[in-house]
This record gives sequence, structure tokens and C-alpha cells, in this order.
Amino acid sequence: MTNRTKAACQIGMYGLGPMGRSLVLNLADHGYATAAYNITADLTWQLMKVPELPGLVTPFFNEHDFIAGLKQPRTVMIMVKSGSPVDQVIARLLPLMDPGDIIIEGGNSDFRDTARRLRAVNEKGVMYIGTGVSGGEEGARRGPSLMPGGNREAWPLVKELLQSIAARNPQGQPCCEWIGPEGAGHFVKTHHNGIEYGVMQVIGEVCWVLRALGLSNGEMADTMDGWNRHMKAFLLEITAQVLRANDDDGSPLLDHVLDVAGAKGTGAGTVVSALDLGQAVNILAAGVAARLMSTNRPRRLAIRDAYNVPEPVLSGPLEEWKEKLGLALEAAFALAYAQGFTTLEEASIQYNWGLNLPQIASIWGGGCIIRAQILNEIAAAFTADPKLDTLLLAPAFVECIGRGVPALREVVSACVMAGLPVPAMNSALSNFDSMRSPGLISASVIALLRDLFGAHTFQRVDRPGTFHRDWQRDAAR
Ligand SMILES: NC(=O)C1=CN([C@@H]2O[C@H](COP(=O)(O)OP(=O)(O)OC[C@H]3O[C@@H](n4cnc5c(N)ncnc54)[C@H](OP(=O)(O)O)[C@@H]3O)[C@@H](O)[C@H]2O)C=CC1
Ligand SMILES: O=C(CO)[C@H](O)[C@H](O)COP(=O)(O)O
Repeated sequence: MTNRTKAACQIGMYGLGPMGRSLVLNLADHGYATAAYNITADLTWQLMKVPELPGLVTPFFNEHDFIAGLKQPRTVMIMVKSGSPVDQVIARLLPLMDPGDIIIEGGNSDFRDTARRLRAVNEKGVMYIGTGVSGGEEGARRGPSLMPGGNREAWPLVKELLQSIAARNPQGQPCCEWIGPEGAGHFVKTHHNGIEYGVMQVIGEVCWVLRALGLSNGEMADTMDGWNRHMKAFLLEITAQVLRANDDDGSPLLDHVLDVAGAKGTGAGTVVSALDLGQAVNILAAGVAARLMSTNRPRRLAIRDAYNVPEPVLSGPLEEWKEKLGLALEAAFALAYAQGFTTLEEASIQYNWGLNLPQIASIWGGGCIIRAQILNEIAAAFTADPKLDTLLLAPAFVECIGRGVPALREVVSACVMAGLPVPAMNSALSNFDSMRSPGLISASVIALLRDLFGAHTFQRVDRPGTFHRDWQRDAAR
């Protein structure tokens, strides 16, 4: 450590992978003297090679110097692979820190882990913030959406710093506000990713439909751009970008890409934590399951060979298809975002977090991967009615979903008949049909089956209370 840097840094970044490195540069751009450390020196050297590395960035090569290089009370942000690496890093840093210092952990952590870490760190008097960070590498560099939660008393100490590096939404507000206690910040980020899974799967399915209609990649990209003029969704924007990307030989990159989609786990985390809260997030779950099914390619190829099924082909007037698909896409998006927000609302109640839903919509309005015009409508809906039970009852949603569902139904039906899998669009439709059905006969049947085999009782439409039938007596008759 040089004299210039001795205890001079306002924040330390532990972890210089794509996200940590970008956040370091973002912090320096905003005038924050930043200490940078990575467990292996390679990534630190890579950071030092960044052209015109701002003078405000100071690399460190051991943890003692890194912590000693921070102004007190110290603020350390951890940006490493989620899971046990976070625990390992905390275990190494905590003995070097003092009461009043702050740890900000910004990976995609499970919210229960965050609550556990917060308690452990607090025992030493160190404050803990678990923050969601969204926007990928470019977002982290130029302005991410940030979802901090944990020790509220730490918020005034880091608010200015975090808000200064965050994106601004279309209304000019910083995409960073306090989310809530314990693991609330990471919970909200996980569910952001769950929505991301759902809408990415919908987009992928729409691309497949366009391909089955015979469109070239460029035509598909133009179609996305057309829809995106009013949907203003970042994921649609980058879909057009990837559809236009060419390989080195000038051929479309998409045509060379293996049909296997990875997943680091936040989608599954969304589904599990939603189920824990009694929420069925079937559109988001369809996104998770579709990626899982893509991964075993040898098995898929063996099944394809065993059944010898032809590639799906769709036909019909192209302009009509595009119009239907656009409406179906909008409705499926609306249903996916609605599922995400319903779980947030439920988490807020069950965990007593006091989540500010309009504010979360506004934080997601810029910087993050799921930013889109629809978030303005979501913010407006929860502002107009803070007790709104479901977005499906908000006037803007009633209009969008009501308009789009007939088209969604036609698209899903045609795909089912052609053998083109559209699990997310199908789930969106099933979700809507289940929610708007006056009587779910299937549920009544299940209620009786459970009563028959397990004496679980059932309720009646004509009388209050719970009932059990003497099924043995029926059988004896
Ligand atoms: N990439 C993205 O788009 C986004 C990522 N995130 C989350 O941010 C976090 C960082 O992501 P990203 O930058 O992409 O990189 P990775 O998730 O790939 O994590 C890489 C970093 O973790 C460090 N690391 C791994 N194991 C350990 C360990 N046991 N002890 C100390 N350091 C360790 C690596 O150091 P080394 O290489 O030297 O081992 C490297 O600095 C993750 O939780 C990720 O889920 C959040 C939003 C977006
Ligand atoms: O958090 C993110 C975006 O919001 C990360 O890019 C995350 O890795 C995406 O999830 P997955 O790897 O499961 O696709």
C-alpha cells in the first residue's frame, strides 16, 4: 500500500469478476475513491490493465491491506459468486473489521442466507446490507438498479453513494431505494429474476413461432423492434440485437448456437420461495422448467429419433400472425409481471417487511434487465390502490390482458396443434383461465378425492363450514 492510498478509500470492492469490476469503475466515475481486491491476483491485474484506469481506483493484493486502506467506519461491498464463497469471504473479513463498519453484499444471494449472515455479522457490531443488483455487466458499469435491504441504520450512511451509481428511471428518479429488513432486498432481486425467466421464455417462444412462419432472423428482429416501440422492454430490445448478430463469417450467430439455456439458480429460487408463500407462479416456473429441459440435449435427440416427429411449421397470413403475436406477447408479459408482484405483496404481509410496491416498480423502471413500459403502469396501479389484491384487477391490466387473451388463445392453440412447445405462453393462458373461472370443477373434484382417501374435508357452495362424507357407508351400500 502506498502512502497516497493509506486509509483513503471510501469503499472497498471485494470480487472483481464482471460485476465487481464494473461497479468499481462506476464508483470511480462518480468520484468515490475505491479499493479493489480479488481473491486471485489475476482479476486484479486485469482491472489494472483497463485503459485509463481512474486514479481513484486502488488495487490491493491482500485482505489486511485492503481493509486497512478504507476510511472508518469502513464500507466493504462483496461481489463474488453466490453461495458458500460469500460465507467464506465474510469469515475472512469480519475479524479485520470493527463495530460500526458496513458490509454490503451484492450477489444473487438467497434471502434466507442474507438474513442469517446479517445476524452473524451484527453480533460483532458490523452492519449488513444485502442488495440486489440488476443490469448485468453493462448496467453495473453505467448504472444498475439496486435493491438494498437489511440493517436500516446503515442506509443513511450509504444512500448517497449507492444512489449516485444507480441508473435513473424515465422519471429521473434513482433506481435505488431502501427495500426492507432482513433479506428483503435479495428476495426482491430473486423475484426480479423470476420475472426475467418468465418473459425471456415468452420471448424465446415468440421467436420460434416467427421462425416456424418462415421469417429470417433480420425480419424477426424488425418485428421485435416494431412491438418494442410501445412496450419499451429492454429484453425485447436485446432480442432484436441478438437476432441481428452475425458470426465471423457473416452468417447469423443464432443459427450456430446450441439449444441449451443455462441457469444459475435464481429462477428456481423464485419458484421455491413463492411456493413457500402459497403462491403459484406457473409462468415463471415454466421459464425455469423450459431451461432445465433444454440442458439434456442427448436425451432430447434420442427422443426425437424415437418418435420421428417433423419440425413444427405454421402457416397463415403473416401480418395477421404478427398482430396476434404482438397482442399475445403483451398479455403474457402482463401476466408474468403480475405473478411476480403478487408474490412480493404476499411476502410483504407474511414476513412483515412493509414492501413499497410502487417504489419497487419504479426502481425496476431503469437499469435492470426487466425494465419496460409496463412498470410505469404497475407503479401507477399500486399508487392508485395500495391495497390492490392483484394487478389483474388494475384497469390498465384488464384492458391489456382482455385485449390480448383471445390472440394468446389462438397462438397457443395453433402451436399445440403444430407441436411447437410454448410452455410459458400456455401457462400464462392457463393462469388467466384459472383465475377468471367462476367454478374450478377440477378443484371440487380434488377436494372430494382428498376427503375420500384422507378425510381432509371439503367446503360447500350452499352452506358455510367444513364437511366430511362417510365414504365407507357409500361403499357398503
Ligand atoms: N453477471 C451478471 O449479469 C450478474 C451477476 N450478479 C451476481 O453478482 C455476483 C458476481 O457475479 P459475476 O461478477 O458475474 O461473477 P461470478 O458469479 O462468476 O463470480 C466471480 C467472482 O467470485 C469470486 N469468487 C469465487 N469463489 C470465491 C471464493 N471462494 N472466495 C472469494 N472469491 C470468490 C471470483 O474470484 P476468482 O475468479 O479469483 O475465483 C470472482 O471475483 C454473483 O452473485 C452473481 O450471481 C448479479 C447481477 C447480474
Ligand atoms: O441476475 C442476473 C440478471 O438479472 C444475472 O445475469 C443472473 O446470472 C441471471 O440468471 P441466470 O444465470 O439464472 O440466467
